[in-house]
Amino acid sequence: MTAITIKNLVVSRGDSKVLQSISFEVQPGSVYALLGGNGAGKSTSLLTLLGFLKPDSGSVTVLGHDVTKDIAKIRHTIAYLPEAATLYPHLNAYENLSYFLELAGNKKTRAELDTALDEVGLQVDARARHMDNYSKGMRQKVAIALSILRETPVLLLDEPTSGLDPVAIDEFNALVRKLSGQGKTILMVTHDVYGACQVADRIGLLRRGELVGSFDAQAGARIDTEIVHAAFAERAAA
Ligand SMILES: Nc1ncnc2c1ncn2[C@@H]1O[C@H](COP(=O)(O)OP(=O)(O)OP(=O)(O)O)[C@@H](O)[C@H]1O
Repeated sequence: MTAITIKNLVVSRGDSKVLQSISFEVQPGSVYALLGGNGAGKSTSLLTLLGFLKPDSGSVTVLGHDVTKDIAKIRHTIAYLPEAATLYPHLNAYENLSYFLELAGNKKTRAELDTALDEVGLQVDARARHMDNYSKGMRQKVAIALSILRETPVLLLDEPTSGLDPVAIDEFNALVRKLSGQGKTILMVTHDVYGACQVADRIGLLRRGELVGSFDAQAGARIDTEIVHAAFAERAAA
């Protein structure tokens, strides 16, 4: 079964059609990067997958669940990392994880929390410190640890590497590849062409709400740089 299937999806916001009949599939355990300039419709796609925006027409299914019908199942299936990970700065990593897990009716032991924090590579001496002095990369690691503990098979990432330094970007990309290797399906939206090429299996190029190209990234296939540049240039001229 396909992990995510988007078929002829049309979504309006206000008076304008923001997604204009887009279709793509994400295979289980793969990383798909939806690439596009500002206003292309990337966040709108994620919000629709999460059931926050209703399609005008078309369909969106995640592991066979229709987002317009099975919203409770969808919320248990997907973990979503917004661009700024929303965790409490006055709590430490353990307290944040416990708080959000308990909200979801899911209690874990300290040892289980440590196993997830080991998995994402958060340094041990930071774990009991309030998160207000964490870097963005560290906050993201805690947010991903939360998704590991929730055992959601699908992870949605909104601009995950913006604001990260090159070392943190490399660490993040390695973590995404590791999670994919463990079977998680990852859909990320980004405007970073080169980052997407490094981490994704497949890249979809979104321009003004239309999917104008798809490429295999890891198979060594050449990205059509002309199409990529045309998409971003058109946005700048719009
Ligand atoms: N709440 C809203 N009401 C009406 N239009 C909106 C709303 N939010 C976004 N839009 C419009 O929808 C279009 C797509 O926005 P979206 O945020 O999905 O793009 P994006 O690709 O994520 O852009 P960015 O990279 O800037 O985050 C834009 O034209 C935007 O102005």
